[in-house]
Amino acid sequence: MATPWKLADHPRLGKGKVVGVVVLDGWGEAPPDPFNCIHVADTPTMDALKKGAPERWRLIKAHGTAVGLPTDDDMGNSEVGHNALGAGQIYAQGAKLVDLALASGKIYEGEGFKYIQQSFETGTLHLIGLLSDGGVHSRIDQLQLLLKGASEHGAKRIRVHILTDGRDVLDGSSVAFVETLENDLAKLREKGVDARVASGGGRMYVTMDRYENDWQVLKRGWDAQVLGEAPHKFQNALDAVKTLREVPKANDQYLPPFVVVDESGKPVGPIMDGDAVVTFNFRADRMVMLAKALEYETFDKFDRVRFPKIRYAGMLQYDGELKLPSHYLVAPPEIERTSGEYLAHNGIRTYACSETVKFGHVTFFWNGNRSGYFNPNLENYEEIPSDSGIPFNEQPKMKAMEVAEKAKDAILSGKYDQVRVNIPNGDMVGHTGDLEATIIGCMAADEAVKIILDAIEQVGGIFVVTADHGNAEDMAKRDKSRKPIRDKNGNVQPLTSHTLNPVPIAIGGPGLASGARFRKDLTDAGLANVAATVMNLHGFEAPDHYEPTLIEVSAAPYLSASSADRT
Ligand SMILES: O=C(O)[C@@H](CO)OP(=O)(O)O
Ligand SMILES: [Mn+2]
Ligand SMILES: [Mn+2]
Repeated sequence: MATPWKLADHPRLGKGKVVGVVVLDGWGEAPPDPFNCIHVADTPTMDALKKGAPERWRLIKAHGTAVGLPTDDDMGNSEVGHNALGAGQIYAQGAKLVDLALASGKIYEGEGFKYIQQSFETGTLHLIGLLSDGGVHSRIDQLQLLLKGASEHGAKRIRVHILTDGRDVLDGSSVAFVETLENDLAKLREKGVDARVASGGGRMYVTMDRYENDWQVLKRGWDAQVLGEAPHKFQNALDAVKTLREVPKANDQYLPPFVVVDESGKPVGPIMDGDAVVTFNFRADRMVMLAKALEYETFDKFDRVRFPKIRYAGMLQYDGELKLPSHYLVAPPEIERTSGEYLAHNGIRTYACSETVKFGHVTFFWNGNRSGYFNPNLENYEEIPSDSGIPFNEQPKMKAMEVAEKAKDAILSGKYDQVRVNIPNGDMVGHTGDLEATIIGCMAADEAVKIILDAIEQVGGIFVVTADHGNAEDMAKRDKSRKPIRDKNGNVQPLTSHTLNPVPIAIGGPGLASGARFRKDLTDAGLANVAATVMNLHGFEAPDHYEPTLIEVSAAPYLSASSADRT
């Protein structure tokens, strides 16, 4: 049956108001504390939303099973967060689907594995991906199972190309992850499989760029992984990571590229004709560029020098619209009937904007990992170029003002019904672990919100301000009693990762019906409840299969309702 796209009218909420949707990336809620940069920063706009209208501000879950991750110990991330915000439904996400496929062994029966398996007899199997247990892009336990399973299914020569993390996990943890991997590879060698690490580098400097911000990042990876060329050469990966970390200010996220060479200085694992390659990250955004370089015959983003004839499969298919890569080991979640698609079918004109590093978040992730427009006549997506080649603590204000100004213009233009942005600072600067810079970033994000809310005020519109997961609200590694852990010099180890914290959501604006407020019954609500809420604010009922709306509309204005509640 064809999808019935027409949405019913909301019985109490009218149409025609501009709805501003602001996603503050990495902006969670945590108790006040010197390591809570959002608390320390001067954020009058966000503070006013919290204090000013208690029935129009609440917290929602942004991690774990509420966003389709395997367990409630999994921190939130942008992919699952924006998927949930845009889709209004909770899908078992990549991490979980890979777990299931590995546990059942189905991964080895699928088309993707059978395809790469054809290279095992004469070629090498290369595994490229992020080496940590962060669970945002990849997980080392999945790599371990895949190594074992691939060797049991015929792989005789395996080369692993590692990307060190320090972003989803603590900086410095790369050494222990490499040790674990080396132990596993040694065990495989005992069983007669020629298995080694062939190259490596830090994720933010080598390979894992996104949204085409900086192709040089990909080139560094390509040179090491495919050509076997890098400025640093070592005889094993553990030496590599230990030595490269000795350089002052070295950081797992930014380790320079290295290749592993034999006694004669020859690289042990460049990617050659006839080989198989698997990118073992399940998350899409930071693998799409590599997938293009490995798969596209015609390619002009950097000089590949050599384009090996390989059989390539992604852990998942990373882009459903581009069908990229064409082979994959696990089918991705089919995120369908997203709010963007519904609203386009119901005539809502949408403008979406962020800077490059988060552009795909409010477009591609929001639309269920789908690139492009649903209806180009109704949608306009605009990207502000991000600074490239610098860590964001050097420019912590990022392009927050530029994004806000674009949103303001779009709101005032009268051309759009929904204006949606992602403001990246809390997250991107939070990942650097630099507290001072993160505080500046949070203030910039708050100012950006003000610009957008002022524009909404001017046109009599409605706003929704929320976030995709926590980050900047907790910047310290803590012990079980939540006390920051100090090293022998008394320094607190910075927490660069996301968190398990809930995020705020606030609604308001002159266009919001006076009786609209958050319901009290949905205490466990999460990001997936936002899509139905936004549909309501556009004057529509949400489809039945969506997670329920967060709001209710009482006949009496909510302020008097709230005073009634108190009596
Ligand atoms: O930078 C990224 O890739 C992740 C952290 O690994 O952050 P986010 O989910 O906020 O994009
Ligand atoms: Mn994010
Ligand atoms: Mn992040």
